[in-house]
Amino acid sequence: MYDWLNALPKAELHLHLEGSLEPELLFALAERNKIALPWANVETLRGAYAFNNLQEFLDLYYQGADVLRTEQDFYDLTWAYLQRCKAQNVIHTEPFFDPQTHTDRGIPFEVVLNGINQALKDGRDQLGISSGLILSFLRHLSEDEAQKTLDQALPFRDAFIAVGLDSSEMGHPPSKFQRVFDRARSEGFVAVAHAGEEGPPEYIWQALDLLQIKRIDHGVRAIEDERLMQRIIDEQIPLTVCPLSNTKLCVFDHMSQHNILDMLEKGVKVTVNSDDPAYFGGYVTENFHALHTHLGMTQDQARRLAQNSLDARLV
Ligand SMILES: Nc1ncnc2[nH]cnc12
Ligand SMILES: [Zn+2]
Repeated sequence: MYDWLNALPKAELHLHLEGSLEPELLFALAERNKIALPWANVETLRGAYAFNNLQEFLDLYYQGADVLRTEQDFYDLTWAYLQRCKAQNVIHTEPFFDPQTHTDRGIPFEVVLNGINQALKDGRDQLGISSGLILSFLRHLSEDEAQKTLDQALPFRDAFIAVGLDSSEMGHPPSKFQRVFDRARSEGFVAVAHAGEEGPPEYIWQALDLLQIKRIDHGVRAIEDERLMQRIIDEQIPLTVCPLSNTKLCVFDHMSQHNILDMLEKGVKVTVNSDDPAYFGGYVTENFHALHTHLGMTQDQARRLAQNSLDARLV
């Protein structure tokens, strides 16, 4: 089944480039940039990938991203991810990047963007993988800081297909970012947002009504609200679900409890994605495979999930 799932043509719509930083590359970049790491080796670092919630993961994820310094680093990160796409027949990807994670450390916005963009271009030319980059605001920071990030992005507007919202969800509702999303949309950006990963259905309502998002990232807690479920089904709003992420971050205690196939059968446009594959134990195929192993996902269901990912592309 793994090989069959791997060969299925699919799109990935929820992937943080910084979350695709494998420990081996992290150590190589630390050496190249002469950065001392608090972990003895790759195995020790991998051993630290045990999380009780989103915040515990984010603390390590931001620490790991510190090794990314130069345009070449961002190129290498993105190129390594695209090679994984090629190996798993991901024919289209819409990755996120978090500019504030880097600009707050003094890395110029253009350094980050140029490295990523060159790799995405080479991915199109050399690997035949189409892509569209999503600029994601960090929700644990202020709306003013998001506005400044949007200012920095506007001179490069053709480099992005959308804006998103990620990082610590609880206590940082979508309403906090209504004005910056209004401005981004008026500048022609499509909007997406993480909502209903750890946060309540109310955050999904806000993301839809206040931020006017076209796709919900995660959204698994929508199932707690019948009226919300009906809206998502009626309007066929895609959900970018990340099964291994949800179990690694204890949104579900075990994969056998995941609700993605229930949602699929109820008519929700759910898709399968890897979120932060270096930290959560696998790329898209491993996510599909876990659904087969623990939930009995059939080939027909896998085909529908893959088709949903192709249908839910923004570009
Ligand atoms: N799963 C996730 N949720 C929120 N922010 C993130 N940033 C990277 N991965 C994330
Ligand atoms: Zn995510």
